[in-house]
Amino acid sequence: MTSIVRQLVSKKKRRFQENGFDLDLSYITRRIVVMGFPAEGVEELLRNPYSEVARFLTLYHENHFKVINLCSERLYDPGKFGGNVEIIPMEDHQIAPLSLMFKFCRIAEDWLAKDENNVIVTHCKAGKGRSGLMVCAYLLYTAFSPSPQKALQFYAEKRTKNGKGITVPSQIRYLDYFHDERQKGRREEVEMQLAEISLTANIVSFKDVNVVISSITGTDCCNPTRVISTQESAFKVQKSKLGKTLVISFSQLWICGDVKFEFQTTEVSLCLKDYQALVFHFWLNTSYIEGDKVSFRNKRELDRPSRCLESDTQVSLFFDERRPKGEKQD
Ligand SMILES: O=P(O)(O)O[C@@H]1[C@@H](OP(=O)(O)O)[C@H](OP(=O)(O)O)[C@H](O)[C@H](OP(=O)(O)O)[C@H]1OP(=O)(O)O
Repeated sequence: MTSIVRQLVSKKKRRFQENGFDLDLSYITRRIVVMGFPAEGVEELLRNPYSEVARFLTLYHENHFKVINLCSERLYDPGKFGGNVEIIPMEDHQIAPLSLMFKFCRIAEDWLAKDENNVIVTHCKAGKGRSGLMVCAYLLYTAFSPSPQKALQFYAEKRTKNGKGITVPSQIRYLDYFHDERQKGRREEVEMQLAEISLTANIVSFKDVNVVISSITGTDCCNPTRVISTQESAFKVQKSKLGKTLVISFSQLWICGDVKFEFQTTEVSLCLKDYQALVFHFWLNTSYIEGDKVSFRNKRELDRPSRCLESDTQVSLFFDERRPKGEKQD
């Protein structure tokens, strides 16, 4: 019965079912393994039991594995896997700054270079999105895959039965950014002045939509620093609605680097308290914005869109100016 529950939780991800094992775990290459979270206690009923993961690693890769935990929300004592555990915290359904993607690749490269029998074992919670982003970056870093598209396809085939590996658009966008930097070198940091956000969506007709913009300072991608909330900074923004279209105008709002845009509506909870419900979000890095407009043409281009959104939802960001980061303005 437990095995059936675990297989349901692992959904369309390929499982390792050999030699008495039944783990949410896949070999992406002979030396790169991706798996679901090594759980203990009650969660063992749903996910990989830590004891089974440890038994697998000892049987197949004793003294030759390095575990990389990408979960910011679930940490465990590295001593459980003999101490050979690296932690690169990422938030569920989110991106990692390019610096962390390169950090993952260097850790993997160093470990695999030490001994031809060494393997990297990467996990997050499900072992699909965050793990996929880092592993696909490594496939590009080593030129195993010639392009982001090929890396995505290879990973999806090895990790899933339905060919849906990385599905969060911003994670795919950051893989393109990573490939660009790997091929052409780091881009100059750019500050951009955000003038307007236009949202055309069914919810605009009957809900007040707010936007929270935050950006990553340093490499802590799990706690981006808030730049502005249109709900709390009403004096700094102007909102106008016409039918299904909401236009938010900003004055003197400069953004830089890895920037997260969260679109929210105010909802009322069962205990009659207001809360901000996330409708969708997306990430951009200003160094990779070409021109003065960024558009999302439909719901599929947004991250974790709410079911309440119609498919023809559109978002556009309009920028006034750009400048190298730190350039003084007279
Ligand atoms: O794509 P989905 O819908 O399977 O989302 C996955 C989640 O399934 P859910 O639908 O929320 O039950 C999944 O949650 P569960 O394992 O199902 O609890 C994870 O959050 C997974 O992210 P990651 O692989 O740990 O980085 C999520 O993967 P990403 O969507 O972040 O790629």
